[in-house]
Amino acid sequence: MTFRVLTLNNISVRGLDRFPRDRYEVASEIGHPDAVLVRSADMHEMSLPESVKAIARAGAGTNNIPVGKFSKLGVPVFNAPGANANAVKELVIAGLFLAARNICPAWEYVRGLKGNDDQLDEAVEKGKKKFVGYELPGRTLGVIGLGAIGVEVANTAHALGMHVLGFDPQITVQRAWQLSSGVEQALSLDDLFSRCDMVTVHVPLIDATKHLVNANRLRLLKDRGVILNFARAGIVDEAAIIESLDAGKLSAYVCDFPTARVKDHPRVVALPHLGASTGEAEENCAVMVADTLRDFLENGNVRNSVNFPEAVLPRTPGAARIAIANENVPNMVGQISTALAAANLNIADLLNKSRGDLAYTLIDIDGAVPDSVIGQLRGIDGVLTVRKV
Ligand SMILES: NC(=O)c1ccc[n+]([C@@H]2O[C@H](COP(=O)([O-])OP(=O)(O)OC[C@H]3O[C@@H](n4cnc5c(N)ncnc54)[C@H](O)[C@@H]3O)[C@@H](O)[C@H]2O)c1
Ligand SMILES: O=C(O)CC[C@@H](O)C(=O)O
Repeated sequence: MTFRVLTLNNISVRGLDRFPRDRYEVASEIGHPDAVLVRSADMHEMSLPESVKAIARAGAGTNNIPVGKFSKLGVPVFNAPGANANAVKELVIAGLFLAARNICPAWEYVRGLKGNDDQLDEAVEKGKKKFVGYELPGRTLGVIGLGAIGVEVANTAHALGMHVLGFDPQITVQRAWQLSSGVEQALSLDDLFSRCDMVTVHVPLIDATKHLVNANRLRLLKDRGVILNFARAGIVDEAAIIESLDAGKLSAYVCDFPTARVKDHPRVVALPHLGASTGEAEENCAVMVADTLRDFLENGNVRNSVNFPEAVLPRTPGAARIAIANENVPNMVGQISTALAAANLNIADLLNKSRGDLAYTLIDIDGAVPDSVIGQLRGIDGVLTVRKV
């Protein structure tokens, strides 16, 4: 069997190499794709053929993908958790220094100077007082969102001598273990803003995080504060940022999202969405999602999905496997196993997991499964997809 993978963005070659050429066709134009491999391409208005069984995001954020729509169709969306976290962390730490030492305006000042070396010397010595900065030790950084990136940023800033406050009401046990014990827990977002010189956001863009950085919270920040946003543009209220910069309350906004509103402001440093743009991160993400996708297409296993439950079942030697996605309602497994029993099929192993409105079942069956049985399973009310793998 050959699987067909449609790519919507450039994907690192090392990731693409994970798909064996004899079993996979991978291309940016391909008919009847089994899966879609994407980075930042906006999929919200895209219509995809019914052949698509999975979406794989070679990165962290999935706000470019209509995850809810795919959930209703029983299609898993995968991402690459943590695979680009170090790359983003390094750029955020660079952002702290850019802001604290006024590096971008100072650089612009120098590029605007004219004259011979003596004249330049004079202008440099005269002009540099405008760019006096501060050092990071002793300053307080607030880190909102302590996931893969936030934890790395918090730990590194703490190691640089900063006092670090973190806020994440849904922090996982794994991330809590990784977090330096020197990072203090903020009681609320308002508590965090009111105690910080600099604040960096590392949360997904969802309804609850839209304009999380707003005028009210900016007012709480210490004077001459700094906001860093390497998460998504919509997490900050840009009008409030500009107002706060113009009022001199905020001294800099460092971000990865050069929107029309912010990009030309003299106190904004806007980079062209570079957080994950290192060779290492691009490879890590591509390799991780390629492996995840292969395991799903070839074995039905689900790892690193943002909408499906984790479901990994070792294959039973000699058994056929079916993978079923269905609505998470009572008696689905009962109806499925009744249909299999009626066809005289014996279940060798079974795994059933649920997450929110979705449930997913992997069943290993002794012997072959006739197509007629697959058809019957598809006919059960609430079943979304059935696949022989
Ligand atoms: N600039 C870039 O190139 C780049 C690269 C990678 C990720 N990102 C962005 O950064 C985001 C975070 O990435 P990650 O890998 O750390 O993801 P992650 O899923 O590991 O961490 C996100 C964390 O945010 C927390 N969170 C969610 N809502 C929150 C809220 N209201 N308040 C506080 N915490 C909240 C979650 O509990 C989680 O711990 C991504 O969703 C993406 O949008 C940008
Ligand atoms: O693919 C990219 O370059 C950006 C990815 C980044 O925004 C992410 O959410 O992982």
